[in-house]
Amino acid sequence: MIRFENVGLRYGMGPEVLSDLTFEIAPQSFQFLTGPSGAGKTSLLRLLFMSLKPTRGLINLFGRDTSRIAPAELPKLRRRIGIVFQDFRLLDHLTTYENVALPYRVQGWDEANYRADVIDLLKWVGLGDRTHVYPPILSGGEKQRAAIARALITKPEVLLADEPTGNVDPPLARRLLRLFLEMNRLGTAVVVATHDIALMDLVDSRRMVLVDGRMEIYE
Ligand SMILES: Nc1ncnc2c1ncn2[C@@H]1O[C@H](COP(=O)(O)OP(=O)(O)OP(=O)(O)O)[C@@H](O)[C@H]1O
Repeated sequence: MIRFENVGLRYGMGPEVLSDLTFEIAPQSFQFLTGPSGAGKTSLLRLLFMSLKPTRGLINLFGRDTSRIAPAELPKLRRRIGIVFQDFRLLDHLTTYENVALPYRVQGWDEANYRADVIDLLKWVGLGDRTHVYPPILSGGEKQRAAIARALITKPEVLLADEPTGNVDPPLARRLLRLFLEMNRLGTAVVVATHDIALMDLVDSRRMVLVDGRMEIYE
């Protein structure tokens, strides 16, 4: 589904922040991406989301060489990927419900076809009573859950989550982890970038560890 071959990344004229990354992400797989602060986790997620281009090597996504994908094709391919950014990126002028429904709205779906799913998912992430609230009023943890719901609503083939439990207490972190595992069980490949060792220890799953820009994989 996703394959990296000898991928390297540098910003501008700086040093390589990622070097010789060769790995695969299989359909329906679950993995953590970890490593010390500054190791390159966010940069790697940005490569996976095609918001950055590698400076060398090959990235194959859904059977396509990403260096040959025209910018006009990117939105359609990105719809197959759900992403939770570290800074949430919710739209402040839309309610929680509208933010989560946004992927459907931009595709022109009729609200009757998704309304119940959005409400159900909001309840699942514990935001059932915050549906009509605007993001500036939400707490950090609530924003995080809204961002997660927005990434999951269209049941993407791949979910990329950058520190998705960074702003929540341990019981809620475990609940969000269960949600990711449930999505994974339903067929979504999941990559969770995290520093949280206690969280990773709850699941016996693959760990991709970045150290000094290189990756070690523990299956
Ligand atoms: N836009 C940028 N321009 C220049 N350097 C950058 C840029 N973004 C990241 N870097 C550098 O790339 C390296 C990797 O950063 P990145 O944010 O990917 O690490 P991270 O593992 O996600 O860190 P953290 O866990 O603290 O979020 C760091 O040295 C960082 O300073």
